[in-house]
Amino acid sequence: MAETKGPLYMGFDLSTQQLKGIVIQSDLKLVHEAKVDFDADFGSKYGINKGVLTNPSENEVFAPVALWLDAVNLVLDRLRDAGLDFARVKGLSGAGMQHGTVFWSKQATGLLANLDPEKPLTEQLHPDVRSGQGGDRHAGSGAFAHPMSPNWQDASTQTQCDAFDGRLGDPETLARITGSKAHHRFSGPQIMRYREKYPDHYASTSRISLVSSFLASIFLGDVAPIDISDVGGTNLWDTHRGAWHEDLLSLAAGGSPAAAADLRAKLGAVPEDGGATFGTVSPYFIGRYGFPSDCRIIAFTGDNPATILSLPLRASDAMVSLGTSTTFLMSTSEYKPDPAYHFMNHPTTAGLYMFMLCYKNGGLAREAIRDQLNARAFPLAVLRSWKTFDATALGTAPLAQADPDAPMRLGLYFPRPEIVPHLPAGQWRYTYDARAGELAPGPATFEPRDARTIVESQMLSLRLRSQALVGGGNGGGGDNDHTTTGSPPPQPRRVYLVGGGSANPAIASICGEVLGGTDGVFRLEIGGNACALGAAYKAVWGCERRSRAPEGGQGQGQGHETFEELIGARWQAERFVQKVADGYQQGVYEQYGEAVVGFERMEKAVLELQQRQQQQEEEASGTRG
Ligand SMILES: Nc1ncnc2c1ncn2[C@@H]1O[C@H](COP(=O)(O)OP(=O)(O)O)[C@@H](O)[C@H]1O
Ligand SMILES: O=C(CO)[C@@H](O)[C@H](O)COP(=O)(O)O
Repeated sequence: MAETKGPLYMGFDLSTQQLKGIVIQSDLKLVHEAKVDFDADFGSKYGINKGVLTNPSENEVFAPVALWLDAVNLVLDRLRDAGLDFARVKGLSGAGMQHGTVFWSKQATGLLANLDPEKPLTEQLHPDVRSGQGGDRHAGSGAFAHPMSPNWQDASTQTQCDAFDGRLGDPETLARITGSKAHHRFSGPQIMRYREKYPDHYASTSRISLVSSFLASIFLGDVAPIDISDVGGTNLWDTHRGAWHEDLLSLAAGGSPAAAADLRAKLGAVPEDGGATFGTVSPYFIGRYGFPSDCRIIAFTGDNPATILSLPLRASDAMVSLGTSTTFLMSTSEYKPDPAYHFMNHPTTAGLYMFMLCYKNGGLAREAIRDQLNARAFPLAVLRSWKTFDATALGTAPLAQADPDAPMRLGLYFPRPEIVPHLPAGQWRYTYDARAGELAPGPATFEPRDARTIVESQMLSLRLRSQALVGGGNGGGGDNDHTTTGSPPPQPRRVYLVGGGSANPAIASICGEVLGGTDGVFRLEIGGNACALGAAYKAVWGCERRSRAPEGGQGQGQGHETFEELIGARWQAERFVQKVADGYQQGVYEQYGEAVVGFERMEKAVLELQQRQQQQEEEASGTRG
């Protein structure tokens, strides 16, 4: 039962396709939730599709910042309509999709501090909104030197990434120092390209926020600092030194020490404490919605860091976030960076890190197969139901094998260019005979269709790339020869599913078969809102944690009760999570271990094919020239 008195805490999640807001009590019980769906609510105003605008000729993907301002007003309106008493909200935090940047103009701080509660945010902060279609959609106005935020799906920065990877010698060194090799979507290469493409906009940019610190800034009424975990998605932060990396700043800023200093000032200082209070809520929200004047703004973080805060993860647990992107997340004390994946500071706890794998082709790639299956089964209707997809996935045997010795069916499904493996958009189908060790391309189509294969493909990639951390490898012997010891092979203890796709029972079942999980596969009761929930927990922790030492002087929250202590004591596993599928199944897990070997070979084969095609095209254009 919701209480009628006592403090409430809010958490927001500003992701690719939605802004979600949730409200909880001190005891972590959910009171309200609301969301704004960007396409459904603002699609025609901004001309967006799945939350973004694109410029395919330059591989650009970006989103209008004004859309998010409209969404902030609308999500709060919806929470008010749902009965939220804003006067009880004592603290709020939030999360933003990672890597995206917002470029504030020189007027920004004045405008943010003097908002009129009678008027919507967009009218005051971005008065000159242009739709996706008309006018110069890249002209700045009001608080923004540039009205678009590069999206994490953007792939326009190959030249800048080459420069970043080369700057410290090689991708391995960049990964060791910043937690990741250079990636198209990371803020450093993106800022570099922005400066080169829009030098006037860059010159008139006073501050640069990440999506998370942008949202915090709106609630604070001032430009808020970038978060200690989210900063790991920039390729500009030296993780061990806990400081901006001067040489990388200089690269992004254009060379001179003065330019690097200017970029450092634009980005601002990064507080070490993820539970820091940045101040109290802006008068705009007090006047318009009735927030109390002592409502505290706690550091906002990235959507993936916030997601790992939605439950007390143990070192051997893994999370799979099935949002627009697919991510695999673990909390670990080991810092083992590698160009294939990402390490970032843990959002609340010094000495811990977040390990992450990220795929662009997650939810939207599965939707494309769902739509093909629906169109085939119901040619006269446009259906968004997952029924046919699920029935096909569950009606197909693991790896589509008629018997354990038959060839395995494997595929790659990339409607957008992928991050790992680094491949352009495309679809590839193979068969792999594990007994003979033979991999063969084709056929052109699979029958039954690809529902199981796409989910297996995504899960096999997670298993392949997480095995060094999880400790499990292919089931085919060596260290994994558990058959002689009788104990299950190394694998996660629990796999937690979150994000929109976590509602899908077929995906959960295949996930357990491929990734295992000695305890099974679990889902948060509000798994679709895990990220916003993690942010709300952060608000509770930031506001209610007890001090262990006098304020000041401590590092990442070290002078306080830790996040794990406070949330762990209030967490009720039996109320908040449910088991949705079996994990480790002897025989099946080992069979997928064989498939991992074929899967890795398939990726290599496709990469080589791609390189050969590229070479031939270059030679052909050289001959023509
Ligand atoms: N029942 C379902 N089965 C499979 N996928 C689903 C289901 N419901 C929602 N989704 C997927 O969830 C995605 C949105 O997830 P969400 O975590 O809300 O996204 P984001 O935070 O990236 O905006 C959609 O792209 C959709 O493919
Ligand atoms: O780029 C990444 C992580 O590196 C993505 O995970 C984004 O953070 C967007 O996430 P969703 O919209 O799928 O939540």
